[in-house]
Amino acid sequence: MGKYAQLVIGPAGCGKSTYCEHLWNHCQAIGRPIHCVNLDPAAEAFGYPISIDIRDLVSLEDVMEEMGLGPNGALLAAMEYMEDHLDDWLGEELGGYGDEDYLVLDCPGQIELYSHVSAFRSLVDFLKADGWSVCAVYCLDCHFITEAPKYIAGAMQALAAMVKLELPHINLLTKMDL
Ligand SMILES: Nc1nc2c(ncn2[C@@H]2O[C@H](COP(=O)(O)OP(=O)(O)OP(=O)(O)O)[C@@H](O)[C@H]2O)c(=O)[nH]1
Repeated sequence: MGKYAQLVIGPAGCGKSTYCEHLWNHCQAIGRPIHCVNLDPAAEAFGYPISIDIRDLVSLEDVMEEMGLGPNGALLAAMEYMEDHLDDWLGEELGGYGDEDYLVLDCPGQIELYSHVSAFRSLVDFLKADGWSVCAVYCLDCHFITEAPKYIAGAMQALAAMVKLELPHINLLTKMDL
């Protein structure tokens, strides 16, 4: 089989966690082992069980307090902290996982993380070196296809992530029911 992982990325509120929840329910229904990883230190509640949680490593509140930063600066600092602890935190957390395990990584909604900050590229390189086959699922709210300028903006942000992460990449339009 092998070890497979999806990196679920995209702008804030586009439906990443909802997608992860549906995927988790689907895998439960078909009896496939699935493990959800929360990589958002500001996340609060989830509709699925979390196997690995970045909040055990770093919390947004602590970073804001200790470094005197606002929420966005603190999120970027927290991601840099994660980048510095991939080996000793994620490496250790992933120690028990192996063949037939499927990871779904639910990521924060700050799109600069996927276009010009190095943390997620380092994360991807770390997972690949650890034997995981990784793909990116870029969630984009379907309001991005309602007008040409928005469509170009959405396509460009997805393309920036594709170029930065260099992963097999799937763009997923969410909220199609709306
Ligand atoms: N109607 C509808 N609402 C959706 C769909 N997907 C997500 N939502 C709603 O959109 C809101 C944001 O969804 P989340 O899954 O929390 O989005 P997210 O990308 O994880 O958000 P952040 O982690 O804050 O970036 C929630 O209120 C969801 O219920 C969908 O397919 N249809």
